Amino acid sequence: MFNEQADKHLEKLFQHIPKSLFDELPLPINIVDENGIVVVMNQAFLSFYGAPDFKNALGRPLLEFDHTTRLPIVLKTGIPEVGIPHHFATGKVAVVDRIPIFDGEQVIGAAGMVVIEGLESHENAKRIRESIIQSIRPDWDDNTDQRNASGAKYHFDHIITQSPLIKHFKDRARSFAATDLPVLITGESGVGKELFAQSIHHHSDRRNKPFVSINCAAIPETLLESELFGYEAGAFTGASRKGKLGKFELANHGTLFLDEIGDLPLSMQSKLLRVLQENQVERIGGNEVKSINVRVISATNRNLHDKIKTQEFRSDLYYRLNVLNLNIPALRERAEDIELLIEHFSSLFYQKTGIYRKFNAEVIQLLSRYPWPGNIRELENIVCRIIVIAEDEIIGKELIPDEILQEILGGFAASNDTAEMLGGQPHNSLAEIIKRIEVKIIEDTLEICDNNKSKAADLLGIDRMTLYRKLKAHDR
Ligand SMILES: Nc1ncnc2c1ncn2[C@@H]1O[C@H](COP(=O)(O)OP(=O)(O)OP(=O)(O)O)[C@@H](O)[C@H]1O
Repeated sequence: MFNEQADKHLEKLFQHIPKSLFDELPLPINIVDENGIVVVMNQAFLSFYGAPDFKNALGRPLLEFDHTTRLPIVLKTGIPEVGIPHHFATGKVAVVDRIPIFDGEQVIGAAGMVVIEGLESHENAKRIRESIIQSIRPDWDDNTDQRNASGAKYHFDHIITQSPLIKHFKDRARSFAATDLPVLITGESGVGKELFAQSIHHHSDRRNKPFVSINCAAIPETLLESELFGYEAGAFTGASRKGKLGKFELANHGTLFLDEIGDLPLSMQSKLLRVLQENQVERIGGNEVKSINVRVISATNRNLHDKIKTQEFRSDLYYRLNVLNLNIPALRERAEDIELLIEHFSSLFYQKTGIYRKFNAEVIQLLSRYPWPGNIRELENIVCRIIVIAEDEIIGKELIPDEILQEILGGFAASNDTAEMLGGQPHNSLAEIIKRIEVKIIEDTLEICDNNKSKAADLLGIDRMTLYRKLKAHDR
Protein backbone atom coordinates (compact mmCIF):
# COMPACT_ATOMS: atom_id res chain seq x y z
CA MET A 1 0.00 0.00 0.00
CA PHE A 2 1.49 3.33 -0.95
CA ASN A 3 0.49 6.77 -2.11
CA GLU A 4 1.90 9.16 -4.70
CA GLN A 5 4.32 10.88 -2.34
CA ALA A 6 5.98 7.52 -1.97
CA ASP A 7 7.59 7.62 -5.40
CA LYS A 8 10.72 9.49 -4.35
CA HIS A 9 11.34 7.03 -1.54
CA LEU A 10 10.53 3.99 -3.62
CA GLU A 11 12.97 5.10 -6.29
CA LYS A 12 15.69 5.00 -3.63
CA LEU A 13 14.48 1.80 -2.11
CA PHE A 14 13.96 -0.22 -5.23
CA GLN A 15 17.16 0.15 -7.10
CA HIS A 16 17.48 -3.63 -7.16
CA ILE A 17 13.92 -4.84 -6.71
CA PRO A 18 11.02 -4.29 -9.14
CA LYS A 19 8.45 -1.91 -7.66
CA SER A 20 5.56 -4.25 -8.45
CA LEU A 21 6.96 -6.81 -6.04
CA PHE A 22 6.61 -4.44 -3.13
CA ASP A 23 3.24 -5.64 -1.88
CA GLU A 24 4.25 -9.25 -2.34
CA LEU A 25 7.45 -8.94 -0.35
CA PRO A 26 7.28 -11.25 2.64
CA LEU A 27 9.12 -8.58 4.61
CA PRO A 28 6.90 -6.16 6.54
CA ILE A 29 8.01 -2.62 5.69
CA ASN A 30 6.77 0.85 6.44
CA ILE A 31 8.37 4.07 5.29
CA VAL A 32 8.00 7.62 6.58
CA ASP A 33 9.02 10.83 4.87
CA GLU A 34 11.32 13.45 6.40
CA ASN A 35 8.43 14.72 8.58
CA GLY A 36 7.59 11.31 9.98
CA ILE A 37 4.47 11.00 7.75
CA VAL A 38 3.71 7.45 6.63
CA VAL A 39 4.17 7.19 2.87
CA VAL A 40 4.42 3.44 2.41
CA MET A 41 3.16 0.35 4.18
CA ASN A 42 3.15 -3.01 2.48
CA GLN A 43 0.64 -5.81 2.87
CA ALA A 44 3.08 -7.85 4.95
CA PHE A 45 3.36 -4.99 7.40
CA LEU A 46 -0.41 -4.60 7.72
CA SER A 47 -0.84 -8.34 8.28
CA PHE A 48 2.00 -8.42 10.79
CA TYR A 49 0.72 -5.40 12.67
CA GLY A 50 -2.78 -6.80 12.84
CA ALA A 51 -4.54 -3.53 13.77
CA PRO A 52 -7.23 -2.94 11.08
CA ASP A 53 -7.27 0.86 11.46
CA PHE A 54 -3.54 1.03 10.81
CA LYS A 55 -4.07 1.47 7.08
CA ASN A 56 -5.50 4.91 7.95
CA ALA A 57 -2.00 5.86 9.00
CA LEU A 58 -1.06 6.44 5.37
CA GLY A 59 -0.48 10.17 4.93
CA ARG A 60 -0.52 10.77 8.73
CA PRO A 61 2.31 11.00 11.31
CA LEU A 62 3.38 7.47 12.27
CA LEU A 63 3.71 8.56 15.90
CA GLU A 64 -0.06 9.17 16.08
CA PHE A 65 -0.65 5.51 15.34
CA ASP A 66 2.30 3.88 16.99
CA HIS A 67 3.81 5.84 19.87
CA THR A 68 6.57 3.28 20.22
CA THR A 69 8.18 3.96 16.86
CA ARG A 70 11.80 5.12 16.79
CA LEU A 71 11.69 6.14 13.13
CA PRO A 72 11.41 9.86 14.10
CA ILE A 73 14.68 9.45 16.06
CA VAL A 74 16.36 7.77 13.09
CA LEU A 75 15.18 10.70 10.93
CA LYS A 76 16.95 13.10 13.27
CA THR A 77 20.14 11.13 13.81
CA GLY A 78 20.51 9.61 10.33
CA ILE A 79 21.86 6.52 12.09
CA PRO A 80 20.66 3.02 11.11
CA GLU A 81 19.50 0.75 13.93
CA VAL A 82 19.75 -2.87 12.91
CA GLY A 83 18.55 -6.10 14.47
CA ILE A 84 16.93 -4.42 17.46
CA PRO A 85 14.12 -6.07 19.46
CA HIS A 86 11.07 -3.81 19.49
CA HIS A 87 7.81 -3.86 21.48
CA PHE A 88 5.05 -2.54 19.22
CA ALA A 89 2.09 -0.60 20.60
CA THR A 90 -0.07 -3.66 19.85
CA GLY A 91 2.03 -5.65 22.32
CA LYS A 92 3.85 -7.62 19.62
CA VAL A 93 7.58 -8.06 19.97
CA ALA A 94 9.83 -8.47 16.94
CA VAL A 95 13.33 -7.81 15.75
CA VAL A 96 13.39 -4.73 13.53
CA ASP A 97 15.74 -2.72 11.33
CA ARG A 98 15.36 1.05 11.08
CA ILE A 99 17.14 2.52 8.10
CA PRO A 100 17.47 6.22 7.25
CA ILE A 101 16.95 7.02 3.56
CA PHE A 102 19.41 9.53 2.20
CA ASP A 103 19.40 11.85 -0.77
CA GLY A 104 23.06 12.84 -0.80
CA GLU A 105 23.81 14.02 2.74
CA GLN A 106 20.16 14.76 3.51
CA VAL A 107 17.86 12.33 5.32
CA ILE A 108 14.64 12.26 3.28
CA GLY A 109 12.89 9.47 5.11
CA ALA A 110 13.27 6.28 7.08
CA ALA A 111 12.24 2.69 6.55
CA GLY A 112 11.20 0.30 9.29
CA MET A 113 11.47 -3.41 8.54
CA VAL A 114 10.24 -6.22 10.73
CA VAL A 115 12.68 -9.08 10.74
CA ILE A 116 10.45 -11.64 12.42
CA GLU A 117 11.93 -14.82 13.82
CA GLY A 118 11.85 -17.51 11.21
CA LEU A 119 11.67 -14.94 8.46
CA GLU A 120 15.18 -13.86 9.33
CA SER A 121 16.49 -17.37 8.83
CA HIS A 122 14.60 -17.71 5.55
CA GLU A 123 17.23 -17.39 2.84
CA ASN A 124 15.04 -15.41 0.43
CA ALA A 125 13.91 -12.92 3.02
CA LYS A 126 17.48 -12.47 4.13
CA ARG A 127 18.65 -11.80 0.59
CA ILE A 128 15.88 -9.29 -0.04
CA ARG A 129 16.70 -7.53 3.20
CA GLU A 130 20.38 -7.26 2.33
CA SER A 131 19.52 -6.04 -1.13
CA ILE A 132 17.26 -3.32 0.32
CA ILE A 133 19.96 -2.22 2.75
CA GLN A 134 22.52 -2.10 -0.03
CA SER A 135 20.25 -0.11 -2.33
CA ILE A 136 19.54 2.45 0.36
CA ARG A 137 23.11 2.91 1.43
CA PRO A 138 25.64 0.98 -0.59
CA ASP A 139 28.54 2.24 1.51
CA TRP A 140 26.87 1.31 4.74
CA ASP A 141 28.69 -1.26 6.74
CA ASP A 142 26.31 -3.49 8.74
CA ASN A 143 27.73 -3.17 12.20
CA THR A 144 25.54 -5.57 14.13
CA ASP A 145 28.18 -8.25 14.25
CA GLN A 146 31.00 -6.01 15.30
CA ARG A 147 29.74 -5.41 18.82
CA ASN A 148 31.76 -6.89 21.63
CA ALA A 149 34.33 -8.30 19.21
CA SER A 150 36.98 -6.34 21.06
CA GLY A 151 35.42 -5.34 24.36
CA ALA A 152 34.35 -1.94 22.98
CA LYS A 153 30.57 -1.83 23.07
CA TYR A 154 30.05 1.54 21.46
CA HIS A 155 30.76 3.13 18.13
CA PHE A 156 30.05 6.47 16.55
CA ASP A 157 26.43 5.58 15.78
CA HIS A 158 25.79 5.46 19.53
CA ILE A 159 26.71 9.11 19.96
CA ILE A 160 23.24 10.58 19.62
CA THR A 161 23.29 14.24 18.68
CA GLN A 162 21.86 16.91 16.46
CA SER A 163 24.29 19.54 17.67
CA PRO A 164 26.63 20.88 14.97
CA LEU A 165 29.32 21.12 17.64
CA ILE A 166 29.20 17.42 18.53
CA LYS A 167 28.87 16.44 14.87
CA HIS A 168 32.08 18.36 14.32
CA PHE A 169 33.77 16.45 17.18
CA LYS A 170 32.52 13.15 15.78
CA ASP A 171 34.09 14.01 12.42
CA ARG A 172 37.33 14.96 14.10
CA ALA A 173 37.35 11.77 16.17
CA ARG A 174 36.70 9.72 13.01
CA SER A 175 39.79 11.27 11.46
CA PHE A 176 41.77 10.47 14.64
CA ALA A 177 40.68 6.84 14.27
CA ALA A 178 42.53 6.65 10.98
CA THR A 179 45.81 7.32 12.79
CA ASP A 180 47.62 5.41 15.52
CA LEU A 181 48.51 8.46 17.59
CA PRO A 182 47.66 8.97 21.28
CA VAL A 183 44.44 10.90 21.97
CA LEU A 184 43.62 12.87 25.11
CA ILE A 185 39.87 13.41 25.64
CA THR A 186 38.93 16.13 28.09
CA GLY A 187 35.54 17.29 29.30
CA GLU A 188 33.31 17.27 32.36
CA SER A 189 32.17 14.05 33.95
CA GLY A 190 29.42 12.24 32.00
CA VAL A 191 29.84 14.08 28.66
CA GLY A 192 30.62 10.87 26.78
CA LYS A 193 34.42 10.69 26.86
CA GLU A 194 34.48 6.90 27.09
CA LEU A 195 31.86 6.69 24.33
CA PHE A 196 34.21 8.67 22.10
CA ALA A 197 37.21 6.54 23.12
CA GLN A 198 35.41 3.29 22.29
CA SER A 199 34.13 4.75 19.01
CA ILE A 200 37.65 5.72 17.96
CA HIS A 201 38.85 2.20 18.69
CA HIS A 202 35.91 0.72 16.81
CA HIS A 203 36.62 2.85 13.79
CA SER A 204 40.37 2.14 13.78
CA ASP A 205 42.37 -0.69 12.27
CA ARG A 206 42.63 -2.14 15.77
CA ARG A 207 38.84 -2.74 15.93
CA ASN A 208 39.21 -6.53 16.09
CA LYS A 209 41.85 -6.37 18.79
CA PRO A 210 41.21 -5.72 22.49
CA PHE A 211 39.90 -2.47 23.93
CA VAL A 212 41.04 -2.49 27.55
CA SER A 213 40.17 0.23 30.00
CA ILE A 214 41.44 1.15 33.43
CA ASN A 215 40.11 3.82 35.75
CA CYS A 216 43.19 5.43 37.28
CA ALA A 217 41.14 7.11 40.02
CA ALA A 218 39.31 4.01 41.19
CA ILE A 219 42.30 1.76 41.89
CA PRO A 220 44.35 2.22 45.07
CA GLU A 221 47.83 3.57 44.39
CA THR A 222 49.43 0.38 45.74
CA LEU A 223 47.62 -1.79 43.19
CA LEU A 224 47.93 0.46 40.16
CA GLU A 225 51.36 -0.70 39.15
CA SER A 226 50.41 -4.39 39.13
CA GLU A 227 47.15 -3.60 37.33
CA LEU A 228 48.97 -1.71 34.59
CA PHE A 229 52.08 -3.82 34.20
CA GLY A 230 51.16 -7.19 35.75
CA TYR A 231 53.33 -9.33 38.03
CA GLU A 232 55.15 -12.65 38.01
CA ALA A 233 54.12 -15.60 40.17
CA GLY A 234 54.93 -14.99 43.82
CA ALA A 235 56.15 -11.44 43.15
CA PHE A 236 54.88 -10.21 46.50
CA THR A 237 52.94 -11.45 49.51
CA GLY A 238 49.32 -11.97 48.56
CA ALA A 239 50.10 -12.19 44.85
CA SER A 240 48.40 -14.90 42.86
CA ARG A 241 50.48 -18.02 42.34
CA LYS A 242 49.99 -17.87 38.63
CA GLY A 243 51.05 -14.24 38.26
CA LYS A 244 48.91 -11.75 36.40
CA LEU A 245 48.85 -10.01 33.05
CA GLY A 246 48.81 -6.22 33.24
CA LYS A 247 46.47 -4.01 31.22
CA PHE A 248 49.26 -3.12 28.78
CA GLU A 249 49.81 -6.77 27.89
CA LEU A 250 46.06 -7.41 27.74
CA ALA A 251 45.68 -4.50 25.33
CA ASN A 252 48.56 -5.62 23.10
CA HIS A 253 47.80 -4.78 19.43
CA GLY A 254 44.64 -3.01 20.58
CA THR A 255 43.76 0.15 22.50
CA LEU A 256 44.35 0.96 26.16
CA PHE A 257 41.92 3.51 27.61
CA LEU A 258 43.39 5.32 30.61
CA ASP A 259 40.34 6.90 32.23
CA GLU A 260 40.71 9.66 34.84
CA ILE A 261 44.37 10.02 33.90
CA GLY A 262 44.47 13.35 35.79
CA ASP A 263 44.21 11.35 39.02
CA LEU A 264 47.22 9.14 38.33
CA PRO A 265 49.66 9.46 41.26
CA LEU A 266 52.99 11.14 40.44
CA SER A 267 54.97 8.00 41.21
CA MET A 268 53.03 6.11 38.55
CA GLN A 269 53.29 8.94 36.04
CA SER A 270 57.02 8.44 35.59
CA LYS A 271 56.60 4.67 35.22
CA LEU A 272 53.86 5.15 32.65
CA LEU A 273 55.96 7.66 30.74
CA ARG A 274 58.83 5.18 30.52
CA VAL A 275 56.58 2.44 29.13
CA LEU A 276 55.11 4.83 26.57
CA GLN A 277 58.56 5.99 25.48
CA GLU A 278 60.06 2.54 25.18
CA ASN A 279 57.00 0.52 24.18
CA GLN A 280 58.14 -2.14 26.58
CA VAL A 281 56.77 -3.45 29.88
CA GLU A 282 58.35 -5.38 32.67
CA ARG A 283 56.08 -7.23 35.09
CA ILE A 284 56.63 -6.67 38.81
CA GLY A 285 59.02 -9.33 40.10
CA GLY A 286 60.03 -10.29 36.59
CA ASN A 287 63.24 -9.77 34.70
CA GLU A 288 61.94 -10.16 31.19
CA VAL A 289 61.15 -7.06 29.16
CA LYS A 290 58.27 -7.48 26.76
CA SER A 291 57.67 -5.32 23.69
CA ILE A 292 54.14 -4.05 23.37
CA ASN A 293 52.16 -2.36 20.64
CA VAL A 294 49.32 -0.41 22.23
CA ARG A 295 47.45 2.69 21.17
CA VAL A 296 46.72 4.87 24.19
CA ILE A 297 43.59 6.96 24.57
CA SER A 298 43.32 8.81 27.84
CA ALA A 299 40.58 10.92 29.38
CA THR A 300 40.17 13.30 32.26
CA ASN A 301 37.75 15.82 33.68
CA ARG A 302 40.61 17.65 35.44
CA ASN A 303 42.35 20.71 34.15
CA LEU A 304 45.77 19.24 33.41
CA HIS A 305 47.31 22.69 32.79
CA ASP A 306 46.47 23.63 36.39
CA LYS A 307 47.84 20.30 37.62
CA ILE A 308 51.07 20.88 35.72
CA LYS A 309 51.39 24.33 37.31
CA THR A 310 50.95 22.86 40.80
CA GLN A 311 53.39 20.07 39.87
CA GLU A 312 50.79 17.37 40.35
CA PHE A 313 51.04 16.28 36.72
CA ARG A 314 54.21 15.80 34.71
CA SER A 315 54.36 18.01 31.66
CA ASP A 316 56.41 15.45 29.70
CA LEU A 317 53.71 12.83 30.23
CA TYR A 318 51.07 15.39 29.23
CA TYR A 319 52.79 16.03 25.89
CA ARG A 320 53.13 12.30 25.26
CA LEU A 321 49.40 11.70 25.85
CA ASN A 322 48.06 14.86 24.26
CA VAL A 323 49.18 14.42 20.68
CA LEU A 324 45.58 14.59 19.43
CA ASN A 325 42.98 16.27 21.55
CA LEU A 326 39.19 16.27 21.89
CA ASN A 327 37.54 18.61 24.36
CA ILE A 328 33.94 17.43 24.57
CA PRO A 329 31.50 20.25 25.41
CA ALA A 330 29.15 19.99 28.40
CA LEU A 331 25.49 19.18 27.76
CA ARG A 332 24.40 22.72 28.70
CA GLU A 333 26.47 24.02 25.78
CA ARG A 334 24.42 21.89 23.39
CA ALA A 335 20.92 22.28 24.78
CA GLU A 336 19.49 21.33 21.37
CA ASP A 337 20.46 17.73 22.20
CA ILE A 338 18.42 17.55 25.39
CA GLU A 339 15.07 16.80 23.71
CA LEU A 340 16.63 14.20 21.41
CA LEU A 341 18.42 12.50 24.31
CA ILE A 342 15.24 12.47 26.43
CA GLU A 343 13.44 10.75 23.53
CA HIS A 344 16.37 8.39 23.07
CA PHE A 345 16.56 7.33 26.72
CA SER A 346 12.74 7.01 27.03
CA SER A 347 12.80 4.86 23.96
CA LEU A 348 15.65 2.68 25.31
CA PHE A 349 13.72 2.33 28.56
CA TYR A 350 10.70 1.25 26.57
CA GLN A 351 12.72 -1.29 24.60
CA LYS A 352 14.00 -2.81 27.83
CA THR A 353 10.83 -2.77 29.90
CA GLY A 354 7.84 -2.26 27.61
CA ILE A 355 6.91 0.82 29.71
CA TYR A 356 6.13 3.73 27.39
CA ARG A 357 6.12 7.31 28.68
CA LYS A 358 6.34 10.61 26.84
CA PHE A 359 7.64 13.87 28.29
CA ASN A 360 5.35 16.79 27.46
CA ALA A 361 6.71 19.90 25.75
CA GLU A 362 6.73 21.98 28.94
CA VAL A 363 8.86 19.42 30.80
CA ILE A 364 11.30 19.30 27.90
CA GLN A 365 11.48 23.08 27.88
CA LEU A 366 12.13 23.20 31.63
CA LEU A 367 14.72 20.42 31.52
CA SER A 368 16.45 22.24 28.68
CA ARG A 369 17.10 25.08 31.12
CA TYR A 370 18.72 22.89 33.76
CA PRO A 371 22.53 23.13 33.70
CA TRP A 372 23.10 19.32 33.90
CA PRO A 373 26.29 19.29 36.00
CA GLY A 374 26.42 15.48 35.61
CA ASN A 375 25.81 15.84 31.88
CA ILE A 376 24.38 12.95 29.86
CA ARG A 377 24.82 10.40 32.64
CA GLU A 378 22.66 12.61 34.89
CA LEU A 379 20.09 13.15 32.14
CA GLU A 380 19.78 9.40 31.58
CA ASN A 381 19.38 8.85 35.29
CA ILE A 382 16.68 11.54 35.67
CA VAL A 383 14.74 10.30 32.64
CA CYS A 384 14.65 6.77 34.12
CA ARG A 385 13.79 8.04 37.61
CA ILE A 386 10.87 10.05 36.27
CA ILE A 387 9.57 7.25 34.03
CA VAL A 388 9.66 4.75 36.88
CA ILE A 389 7.40 6.89 39.09
CA ALA A 390 5.11 8.17 36.31
CA GLU A 391 1.65 6.62 36.37
CA ASP A 392 0.27 8.43 33.33
CA GLU A 393 1.59 7.97 29.82
CA ILE A 394 2.27 11.69 29.38
CA ILE A 395 4.77 13.11 31.85
CA GLY A 396 4.08 16.61 33.19
CA LYS A 397 6.26 19.01 35.14
CA GLU A 398 4.98 17.84 38.56
CA LEU A 399 7.25 14.81 38.21
CA ILE A 400 10.45 16.82 37.84
CA PRO A 401 12.44 16.23 41.08
CA ASP A 402 12.44 19.23 43.42
CA GLU A 403 16.21 19.66 43.46
CA ILE A 404 16.18 19.99 39.67
CA LEU A 405 13.28 22.47 39.74
CA GLN A 406 15.13 24.55 42.32
CA GLU A 407 18.18 24.73 40.06
CA ILE A 408 16.02 25.68 37.08
CA LEU A 409 14.45 28.50 39.11
CA GLY A 410 17.88 29.71 40.20
CA GLY A 411 18.78 29.75 36.52
CA PHE A 412 15.70 31.83 35.69
CA ALA A 413 16.76 34.41 38.24
CA ALA A 414 20.33 34.47 36.96
CA SER A 415 19.23 34.77 33.36
CA ASN A 416 17.10 37.84 34.02
CA ASP A 417 19.74 40.26 33.00
CA THR A 418 20.59 43.29 35.03
CA ALA A 419 19.11 45.74 32.53
CA GLU A 420 15.74 44.04 32.83
CA MET A 421 16.01 44.03 36.61
CA LEU A 422 16.83 47.70 36.58
CA GLY A 423 13.65 48.19 34.56
CA GLY A 424 15.55 50.47 32.21
CA GLN A 425 16.11 52.93 35.04
CA PRO A 426 19.73 52.91 36.13
CA HIS A 427 18.93 55.00 39.19
CA ASN A 428 16.81 52.36 40.94
CA SER A 429 17.88 51.62 44.47
CA LEU A 430 19.40 48.26 45.40
CA ALA A 431 16.31 47.51 47.51
CA GLU A 432 14.09 48.09 44.47
CA ILE A 433 16.21 45.76 42.32
CA ILE A 434 16.16 43.04 44.97
CA LYS A 435 12.39 43.43 45.24
CA ARG A 436 12.00 42.96 41.47
CA ILE A 437 14.16 39.85 41.54
CA GLU A 438 12.15 38.44 44.44
CA VAL A 439 8.85 39.08 42.68
CA LYS A 440 10.13 37.45 39.50
CA ILE A 441 11.37 34.34 41.31
CA ILE A 442 8.11 33.98 43.23
CA GLU A 443 6.09 34.38 40.02
CA ASP A 444 8.20 31.83 38.13
CA THR A 445 7.94 29.36 41.01
CA LEU A 446 4.17 29.74 41.25
CA GLU A 447 3.87 29.23 37.53
CA ILE A 448 5.94 26.06 37.64
CA CYS A 449 3.84 24.80 40.55
CA ASP A 450 0.53 25.60 38.82
CA ASN A 451 -0.11 28.19 41.53
CA ASN A 452 0.14 25.61 44.30
CA LYS A 453 1.42 27.84 47.10
CA SER A 454 2.48 25.09 49.51
CA LYS A 455 4.61 23.44 46.83
CA ALA A 456 6.04 26.84 45.78
CA ALA A 457 6.92 27.66 49.39
CA ASP A 458 8.62 24.27 49.71
CA LEU A 459 10.68 24.84 46.58
CA LEU A 460 11.69 28.30 47.74
CA GLY A 461 12.65 26.95 51.16
CA ILE A 462 10.27 29.27 53.03
CA ASP A 463 7.11 28.51 54.97
CA ARG A 464 3.70 29.09 53.48
CA MET A 465 2.90 32.09 55.72
CA THR A 466 6.10 33.84 54.62
CA LEU A 467 5.10 33.30 51.00
CA TYR A 468 1.64 34.78 51.63
CA ARG A 469 3.22 37.74 53.43
CA LYS A 470 5.57 38.41 50.53
CA LEU A 471 2.78 38.10 47.98
CA LYS A 472 0.74 40.58 49.96
CA ALA A 473 3.65 42.97 50.34
CA HIS A 474 4.19 42.85 46.57
CA ASP A 475 0.46 43.30 45.85
CA ARG A 476 0.17 39.89 44.22
N1 LIG B 1 25.78 11.51 22.77
C1 LIG B 1 25.37 10.48 23.52
N2 LIG B 1 24.33 9.74 23.10
C2 LIG B 1 23.86 8.73 23.86
N3 LIG B 1 24.37 8.37 25.06
C3 LIG B 1 25.42 9.07 25.51
C4 LIG B 1 25.98 10.16 24.76
N4 LIG B 1 27.03 10.66 25.46
C5 LIG B 1 27.11 9.94 26.59
N5 LIG B 1 26.16 8.98 26.63
C6 LIG B 1 25.92 8.02 27.73
O1 LIG B 1 26.14 8.75 28.95
C7 LIG B 1 26.83 7.95 29.91
C8 LIG B 1 28.14 8.63 30.30
O2 LIG B 1 29.05 8.58 29.19
P1 LIG B 1 30.61 8.28 29.39
O3 LIG B 1 30.82 7.23 30.44
O4 LIG B 1 31.20 8.04 28.05
O5 LIG B 1 31.05 9.69 29.97
P2 LIG B 1 32.49 10.14 30.52
O6 LIG B 1 32.69 11.53 30.04
O7 LIG B 1 33.51 9.11 30.16
O8 LIG B 1 32.24 10.14 32.09
P3 LIG B 1 33.35 10.12 33.29
O9 LIG B 1 34.20 11.34 33.15
O10 LIG B 1 32.50 10.20 34.53
O11 LIG B 1 34.08 8.84 33.14
C9 LIG B 1 27.02 6.59 29.25
O12 LIG B 1 25.95 5.76 29.63
C10 LIG B 1 26.95 6.89 27.77
O13 LIG B 1 26.53 5.78 27.03
